[in-house]
Amino acid sequence: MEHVVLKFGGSICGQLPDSFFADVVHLQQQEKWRPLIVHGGGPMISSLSDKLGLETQFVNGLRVTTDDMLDVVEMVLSGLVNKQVVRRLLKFGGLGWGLSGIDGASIIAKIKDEQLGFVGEVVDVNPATFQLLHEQGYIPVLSPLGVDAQGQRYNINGDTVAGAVASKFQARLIMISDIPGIYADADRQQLLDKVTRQDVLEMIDQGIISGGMIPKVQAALYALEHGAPEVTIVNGLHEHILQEISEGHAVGTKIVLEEEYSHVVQS
Ligand SMILES: Nc1ncnc2c1ncn2[C@@H]1O[C@H](COP(=O)(O)OP(=O)(O)O)[C@@H](O)[C@H]1O
Ligand SMILES: CC(=O)N[C@@H](CCC(=O)OP(=O)(O)O)C(=O)O
Repeated sequence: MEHVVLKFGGSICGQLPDSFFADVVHLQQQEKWRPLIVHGGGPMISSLSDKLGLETQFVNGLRVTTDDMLDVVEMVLSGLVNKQVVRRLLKFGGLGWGLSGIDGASIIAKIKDEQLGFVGEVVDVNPATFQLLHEQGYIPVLSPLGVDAQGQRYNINGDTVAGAVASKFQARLIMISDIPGIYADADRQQLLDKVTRQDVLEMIDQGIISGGMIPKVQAALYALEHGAPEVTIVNGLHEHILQEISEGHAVGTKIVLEEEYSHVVQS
């Protein structure tokens, strides 16, 4: 059975159609996929921190995280959002098991950059808890927090965690967002069906890839460089998107390291 990491962000979380969760459950029950869900929740964190009067600041798509902000991040991601995802799986007979990277020390992290506060970078992924859950028929639902040996918690971008988990399991990574893929221009007119590492780096330089798309493509490249066989960015609003992907249809934007050339040998 193929390991598949599914990552969706806060911008789409509440709008994902029922068919998305039904597909996750069916693909697991048909023993086609061993799904592992990683979710975000950025907009929900911003909304609660606004209500609490905490200021939000992003640097290159990453939230500057004080100790107070960590409380909000953990409450929103590991509480509200995580349990909502577990409940939506249950509706279709799927046994979701919510955990954060703190549980079972699944995501070991360290500080990424002093200026960002308690934002983590992944040091290691401990696969034991995920394996245990899979063996017992559960679908792991992971919120992107990490922990270090001193018990310090970290706020990690959801895409970054998904990229690290996909590389640990050598799993296909599907990034589900509110756009149909990567656009080639700032006006968002031309959608790309495939981008290489070189394209991505140039597009970040030119400002065509910006904001939350930056950690997404960086995580995609990290996963590919560390053994994930395939990474795609797709639109979660599309009904039965996962069923389509599992049947081999090309949807969204595929990210590859190098252009693949086919060599024709003439005799
Ligand atoms: N070149 C690009 N193509 C597509 N989306 C882009 C691009 N550059 C920036 N974006 C923005 O990135 C967003 C996706 O990142 P983000 O909001 O963090 O997603 P999620 O919450 O799903 O992780 C899109 O909604 C879009 O506004
Ligand atoms: C460090 C950092 O920025 N962490 C993210 C974690 C949530 C997330 O990644 O949510 P999306 O997938 O919806 O963007 C944040 O605080 O917003």
